[in-house]
Amino acid sequence: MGDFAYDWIVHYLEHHRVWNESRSFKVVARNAASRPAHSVKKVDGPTDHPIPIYEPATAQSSSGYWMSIVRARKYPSFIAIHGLRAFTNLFARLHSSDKQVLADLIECAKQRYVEAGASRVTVHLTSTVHNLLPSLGAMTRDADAAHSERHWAKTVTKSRRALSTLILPSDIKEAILADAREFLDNEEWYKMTGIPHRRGRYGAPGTGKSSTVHAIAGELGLEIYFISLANPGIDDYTLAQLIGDTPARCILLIEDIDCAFPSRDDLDDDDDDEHQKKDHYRRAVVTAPPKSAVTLSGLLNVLDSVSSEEGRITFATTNHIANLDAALIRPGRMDVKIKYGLATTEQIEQVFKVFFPAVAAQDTDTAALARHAAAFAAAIPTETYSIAQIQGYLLTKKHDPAGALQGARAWLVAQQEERRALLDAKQQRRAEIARWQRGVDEAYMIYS
Ligand SMILES: Nc1ncnc2c1ncn2[C@@H]1O[C@H](COP(=O)(O)OP(=O)(O)OP(=O)(O)O)[C@@H](O)[C@H]1O
Repeated sequence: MGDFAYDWIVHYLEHHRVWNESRSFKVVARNAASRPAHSVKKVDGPTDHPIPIYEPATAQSSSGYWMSIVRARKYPSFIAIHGLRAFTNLFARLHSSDKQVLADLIECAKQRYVEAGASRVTVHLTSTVHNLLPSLGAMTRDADAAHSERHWAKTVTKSRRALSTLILPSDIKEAILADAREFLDNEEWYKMTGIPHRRGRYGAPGTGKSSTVHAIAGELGLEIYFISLANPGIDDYTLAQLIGDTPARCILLIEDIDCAFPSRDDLDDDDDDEHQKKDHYRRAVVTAPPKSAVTLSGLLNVLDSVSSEEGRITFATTNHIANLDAALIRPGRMDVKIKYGLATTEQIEQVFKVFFPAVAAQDTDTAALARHAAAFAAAIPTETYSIAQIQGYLLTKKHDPAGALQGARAWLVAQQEERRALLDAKQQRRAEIARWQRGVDEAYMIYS
């Protein structure tokens, strides 16, 4: 884990169906890792998928040499308890004394891995397993094991998303891509000047911030290393370590950076009065701890440490730019900040058209579809709903553009009711905080 050649070699071996050709193998249940070893026999329910562990398996290297592959547990099986994954090492023994054979194999495995992912985008996620391993390190006297929970653990691949499918003002879309390309084309210059490429995206949820990063990754053929500061397993130390473990030429996506700061959710939408806002913020700072174990100084250190030297692009996203400390978003630290707004009338019309392409192809009267799209866009108030919300509604009317238009009014009413209920809940929470604050003030007066 955290070793990129591992993924390349595993992909190479899978491609060669190494595991299928082995004659001797053991079978364990996938969730055996989360149970004491003796309970493996009592496998219950269809969710227990067996994972074969084959040994020894053999494969041919790219230059025709034989190699044997052995998979071995890193720790004894009794340690595989309560959510700990069964850490395994993969040993590939190449039957040649020529080191070049090994270098060729790794190069070939890398190329195949990259080619296989050409139509996909790979996203690397972090593992949050962390409590038991420090003691495990002590048990095994393995200093490394004490920190071995902090790694890039899983990868998921997603189909590439074309930038054209993003519904954003076209100048913004083009500017975003040109900006990323410019960085990669001028790597040398960035290296010489030491200027890093860090970009911030902010705006309401569901407006396309993450989707843009995915589209750019596909367009530039880069893998994404994704960290959410809302993840409770991430603190300053793990953040620094994870970022230190990212490879050259990748996209580092740090989501929810506002989580490193006290929450100001309560005053986002409906506090017009600046004084009132400040007062609520003061109270929110007192009452609401940050949602993340990452501190501002930890985050700044980490951002400053991501240099431009190796073609890394850093994107940070937040739903609450007002919560961020000015130090974090000052020029030089976050050079370009792009706002993602709620859907405009033009965007709503575009979503509608994108949503019913099959109908458009069959429809003899495509003009009718265009009219539906325009009428739908006119019926939805501009800059009030996110594209994700509108897509959510259109999903309920798949293949039925006329129905989508007819149902728009009822959907709006339902949305407004939902909004009102949320507002009520917010106000109730504020009243509770205010009551609590009054209690604290009174107690302070009595005892001081
Ligand atoms: N501008 C857009 N163009 C196309 N699709 C969009 C757009 N905005 C949102 N979507 C769709 O809405 C869903 C959520 O989008 P996405 O995750 O990019 O939003 P986000 O702004 O990153 O949200 P969050 O702040 O909650 O992470 C996705 O399915 C995406 O396809």
